[in-house]
This record gives sequence, structure tokens and C-alpha cells, in this order.
Amino acid sequence: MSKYIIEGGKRLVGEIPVIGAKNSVLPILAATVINNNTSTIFNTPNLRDVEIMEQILLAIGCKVNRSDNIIFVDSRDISKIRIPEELVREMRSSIILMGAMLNRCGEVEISYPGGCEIGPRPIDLHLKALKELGATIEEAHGFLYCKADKLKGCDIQLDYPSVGATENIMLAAVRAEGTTIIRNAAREPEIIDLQNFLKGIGAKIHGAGTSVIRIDGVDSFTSVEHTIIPDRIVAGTYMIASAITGGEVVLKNIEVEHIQSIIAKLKETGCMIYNNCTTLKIIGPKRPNAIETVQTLPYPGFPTDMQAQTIALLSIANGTSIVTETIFENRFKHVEELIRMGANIKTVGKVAIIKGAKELTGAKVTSKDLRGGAALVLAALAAKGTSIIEDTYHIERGYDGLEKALMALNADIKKI
Ligand SMILES: CC(=O)N[C@H]1[C@@H](OP(=O)(O)OP(=O)(O)OC[C@H]2O[C@@H](n3ccc(=O)[nH]c3=O)[C@H](O)[C@@H]2O)O[C@H](CO)[C@@H](O)[C@@H]1O
Ligand SMILES: C=C(OP(=O)(O)O)C(=O)O
Repeated sequence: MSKYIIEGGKRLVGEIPVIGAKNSVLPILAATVINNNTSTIFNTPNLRDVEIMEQILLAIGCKVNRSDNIIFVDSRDISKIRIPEELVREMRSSIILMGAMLNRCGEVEISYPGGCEIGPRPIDLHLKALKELGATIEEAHGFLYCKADKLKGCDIQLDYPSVGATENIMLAAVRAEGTTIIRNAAREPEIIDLQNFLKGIGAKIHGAGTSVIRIDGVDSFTSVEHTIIPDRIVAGTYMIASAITGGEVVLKNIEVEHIQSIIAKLKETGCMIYNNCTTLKIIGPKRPNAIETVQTLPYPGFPTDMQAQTIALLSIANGTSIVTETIFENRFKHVEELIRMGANIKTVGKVAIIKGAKELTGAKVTSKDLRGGAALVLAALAAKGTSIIEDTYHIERGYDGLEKALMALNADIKKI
């Protein structure tokens, strides 16, 4: 198992670009099965999850080629409807193949997905909506057998604006007979990116980015070229790297509109932030201010995927902060590791109370999930002395070349 060794206390300075979003490229790769044609996807990050999605596409008969940050998929010869279980269990986004394969093949066999262990992650909303569109779904031995001779457009009211359920419905409905309306849809930027990809292949869909998405089914699709949006969570993580080390970092190739909630909270901690639409400079304070409350919410609220990194920053703030995690039930696994580094944090249910410590000290800690692992890296950058962060594979699910980017900013980090 690889680990990061970080010598803390270096001020991060410099300029780095931000690559395309994991949470965009994964559903878009799943969507490439729909067009029965070719898709060329630019600005794709080199990540373990992306590799797994490529392997899934290969396993069902697609041709897949990667050259640097471009992925080419030819989905004309899909030959299998069973998605290999060992791949599905590796990540959450594999479940999006349900909608995509129902659309393309009218059937799919898939197991329950994996992904970060951050609390129960049911798929009841996905299943209910696909049934409303006319699919039959039978469950046996941990597998879901889904079939639909013809999907039929309908009105779907989501009980919660689930990102994955919204994506699954979009992928199934673009070929359904008639009109589908998704109400209380997720509004994340990745949903807009998926809509743009679908428009690129000829789908009739609009409304992504609002709570109501309207889809008029069509019968055939074309080839497409598509560029993935910048990863707003990677951008936010590097912003905190600057904030936590009192650094001065410039981020290029970002979409500032997508990170407004992160900018607002970091300004409250005393960071100076200057930006235009695609570039941002963040200067960290000598010591961050505590923030009275941070609450994770669906977009455009503060992202749950930035909660752990924010707690790392607040653990050295001047004063007490309260962070409430409203999306996932068990997303505080990083807290016990931060405590090993000298943080003073108590959790009560969904709430973390963080009393800022004067400093953190280097320690041997374990990354237990993707963003929790990133939080430990951030804490180690600020800590006095050496930290060893074990099980970096979680972090590599979501950060392309993390140690290289941090080294370019003057961090003392190596992977062994
Ligand atoms: C690959 C990807 O894009 N992952 C993101 C996606 O995950 P994901 O798509 O899994 O997140 P959802 O928006 O679906 O989940 C949000 C909440 O809804 C609940 N829920 C969801 C579906 C369902 O059928 N039933 C149900 O109860 C979940 O348990 C969770 O409590 O959005 C999350 C919330 O922004 C992010 O943290 C993840 O990084
Ligand atoms: C929770 C995350 O990912 P996934 O949904 O793929 O597990 C994440 O990106 O923080």
C-alpha cells in the first residue's frame, strides 16, 4: 500500500491548473454507451475510478482508447448486458450504467455499487424512477436484473435531489417515448455537464442546473466531442492547501461560478481571494479565523465533498467552529485521525465542534475515504514535523497527480 510522507510547515506558493471533474467524467463515460457511435472526451483526469469505468466499457464490448487527457469510446459493438461485479463494487458511479444500458440495450444486470464508505448509500430513488419510466427490476443474490422493452416518458418527483438518481433518469429518458419531467432534480454543475454531453449526441433535454429538467425522447444519436468541466472539489482542496499554509496559490482553468460557496467560507476564515471567471488567487491568513457555522447542502450549498478538508483548516483556526454534515450519515472518519495530529474536535451525530488548536503535529494517520484522506494531507502540510498518511489509494480515486501538484507549490511531500 502506498503512503505519503509529508514534512509540514512549508508555505505553498505558485500556480497550478485544475483538471476535469471526476464526478462529471464518470457519468459521461457511462453515457457514451447510448449513442451507438463514437465519443471523444477531452480534459479527463487520470484517476483510478476513471480507469475502472474504462474497464467496464471494455468489458461490455466498447472500444476505449486513452491518450493523455483524451478518452475515445466507440460504443457500436456492445455485446454484454452483465456489468462485471468486481468493477461495479469499486465505485459509486457504476450504478449510472443502469439508465444508460436500459436506454441502449433495453436490459442490464448489475450488482449494488461501491464508492466511499460515508454512511448508507441506498439507490431506492434510482430504482423507483426507472420503474416509473417502465423498467422492471428484480433483485436476487445482490444483483439487479433490469428490463424495459420500451421506456415511456413520465413525470418524476424526486423525494430528494439525488445527483446519481437525476443522472440515471436523464440517461434512461433521452430515448423514452414522449416527455419526461424530473422535478426536484439535483442542480450540481456536473448535471449541466451531462446535459451538454447529451445535447451533443442529439438528445432533446433542457433545464439542468434548475430543479426541473425536461426531456423529449428521441430515437437515434450521433457521435460527439465533449470537454469535461473543471473539478470544483479539486479546486477547493488546493484553495485550502493555500489557506492552511498561509500560502499564495493561483489556480488556473477553473470555473469560479461553481465554487462560490467555498469562496464565501474561505473569505470568512480571513483568506484574500482575487479572481476572474477561470483563474483565482488565494492568499492564506497568518492564522485562519473560526467559522461560526458551515452546513453541507446540495448545490449551490456548501459541498459535502469539501467538509473534511474544511474541518482540517478549522482545526488550526482561532476560535471554535461548528460544521454540520447534512448529506451523509457517517462522514466524519477523518476526525479521529486529525485528533492524532493534535486537533481538538468533538462530534455529536451530524455535528462537529472544532476548537482551533495553536498547531498540529505530524503523526502516522490512515486515509479512510477520498476526501477524508485529502483532509489529512492538508493537515500534514500545516503540521509541525513529519506525517505519514497510509492507504493513499482512496485519495487517488479523486486527485490526479496530487503529490506532483503540491510539490510544484513547494510542499515537501513524497509517495512511497
Ligand atoms: C460520483 C458522484 O457524483 N458522487 C457524488 C454524488 O454521489 P451520489 O450520487 O451517490 O449522491 P446523492 O446525491 O445520490 O446522495 C445524497 C443523499 O441522498 C441519499 N440517497 C441517494 C440516492 C437514493 O436512491 N436514495 C437516497 O437516500 C444518499 O444516501 C445521500 O444521503 O453526490 C454526492 C452529494 O453531492 C457527492 O458527495 C458525491 O461525490
Ligand atoms: C464521495 C465521493 O465519491 P463517490 O460518490 O464516487 O464515492 C467524493 O467524490 O467525495
